[in-house]
Amino acid sequence: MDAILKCCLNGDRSRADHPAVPLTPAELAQSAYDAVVAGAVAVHFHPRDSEGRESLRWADVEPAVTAVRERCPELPLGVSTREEIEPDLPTRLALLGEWDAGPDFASVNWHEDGAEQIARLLLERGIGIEAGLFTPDAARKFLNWRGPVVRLLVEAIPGVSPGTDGIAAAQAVLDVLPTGVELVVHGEGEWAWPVLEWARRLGYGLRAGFEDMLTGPDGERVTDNGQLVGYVRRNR
Ligand SMILES: C[C@H](N)CC(=O)CC(=O)O
Repeated sequence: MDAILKCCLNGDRSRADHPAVPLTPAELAQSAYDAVVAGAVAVHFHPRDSEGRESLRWADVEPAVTAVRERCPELPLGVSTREEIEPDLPTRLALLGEWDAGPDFASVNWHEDGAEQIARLLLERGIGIEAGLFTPDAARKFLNWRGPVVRLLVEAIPGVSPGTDGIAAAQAVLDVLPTGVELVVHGEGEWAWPVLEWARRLGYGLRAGFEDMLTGPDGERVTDNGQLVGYVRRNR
């Protein structure tokens, strides 16, 4: 089986970062479609409220999930639950508890307080788990988890993941993990393309999109998420 290629459509980015960052349900649906045409087989995105802010409210998540599903009916789709969206854990749990017919999977960042509680709640609601592992400590903590996961995300995030470069940061997380689990390995910002190229050579699942990078591999301007996925696809 080919390693997965995902598109991370928007993350916490704004239009100030790039004018084509998709925010509304319609934009997310179009961007997901562009990514699929370019070769992505799954998407991850951060639903927004009417002001363009990241949101966990079902009233904001549902229209985004529905719009992407309608445009790309077979496409596995996931959303973020990161704690910066709603830092108060009880409130975050209450919001996630309202998710009904939710996304296929959601990312849970394992270094965040309450990660296991959030993962259990999502599983109860029929939503799969992508475990986001930014640090070796988070990976060690994850090894205590006994529940199912869709896949692990090894995420090299500058300023969060320890290491002088993205490859070293990702390798330090990989060193903690057992073999034989489905992995997507990716970086963010200046680490994104070096980590992707390295992960591609090693045969890991990959992810590209505006959440992780705003330009092509040589710093070239891009028009949309499809173009970012296309760079990865052509080099496989
Ligand atoms: C927002 C950051 N790009 C990483 C993050 O927090 C992962 C997620 O949940 O999507």
